[in-house]
Amino acid sequence: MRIGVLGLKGSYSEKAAKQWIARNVCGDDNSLEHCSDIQDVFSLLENKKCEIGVVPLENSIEGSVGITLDLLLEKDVNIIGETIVTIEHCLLSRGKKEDIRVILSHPQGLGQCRNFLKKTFPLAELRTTGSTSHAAKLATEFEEMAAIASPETADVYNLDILMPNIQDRKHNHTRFVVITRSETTENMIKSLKQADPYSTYKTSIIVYLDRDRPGALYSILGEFARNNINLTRIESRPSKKVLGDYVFYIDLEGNISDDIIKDAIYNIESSVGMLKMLGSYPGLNSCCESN
Ligand SMILES: O=C(O)C(=O)C[C@]1(C(=O)O)C=C[C@@H](O)C=C1
Repeated sequence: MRIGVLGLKGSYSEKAAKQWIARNVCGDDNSLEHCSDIQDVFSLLENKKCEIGVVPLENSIEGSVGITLDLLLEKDVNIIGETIVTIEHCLLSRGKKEDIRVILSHPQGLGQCRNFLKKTFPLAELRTTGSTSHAAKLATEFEEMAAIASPETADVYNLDILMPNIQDRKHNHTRFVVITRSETTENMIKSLKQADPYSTYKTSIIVYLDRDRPGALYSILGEFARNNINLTRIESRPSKKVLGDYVFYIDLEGNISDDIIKDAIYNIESSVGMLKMLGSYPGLNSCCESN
């Protein structure tokens, strides 16, 4: 199976993909297709150059990865799994700490270390890269450059770890989702290892109200509350139509094959402008349950 992942060797997305594959994919005939940015992972899927993609969705410090949310809405994909990676950002360089003038990382990496950077390198130029591993690769070129990336990338790119664990919060976790083209989802799920019979399922949907009216969101949330369905995440994201117009990303506990979930989503769908079903998949309950 070909798996599209963000970043080069050593990226956190690569780590997430390896974690998920080990637990869920049968056989060992798998290859990672490294992509320079998140859009490329979705493009690889769309062009049938890979069977699944692994992309970052949200981080415990910096919040959601906007481009992933947007592409989950725009592209014809389903979510078939998720995995959580513990993030341990390090400052990597060939040079000395006192000589660092430019610091590179993925926007999430820079954001998760915002206070550290302000305090320790107030004059450094910050540059964004497509992934933390790309930052590490670029940092090999100049001694005054440093990258914010995983400790593993220090070995991959022969960089020194100038400072370990630099993120602004000790506990730092990123949730990744595993995506497939929608027409292959059913077969892909059948090809996976049998899910843990005790695992709780999660269902992810995207809802667009199309016309705002008092109580509109309340009526959606009420449908879940009345049926005792627990929401694990709800997030608004600009619809990109007009300022103040939003789509809502909702994760809930349960499987669409459960009648209660199916009926609730059916009732909501009849009262909103758009409802996109992203998928039902074995869910992870907390950052301590990474797989
Ligand atoms: O750049 C990487 O290594 C990634 O996998 C991307 C990413 C992200 O987009 O959130 C993943 C984990 C961290 O939060 C930092 C960067």
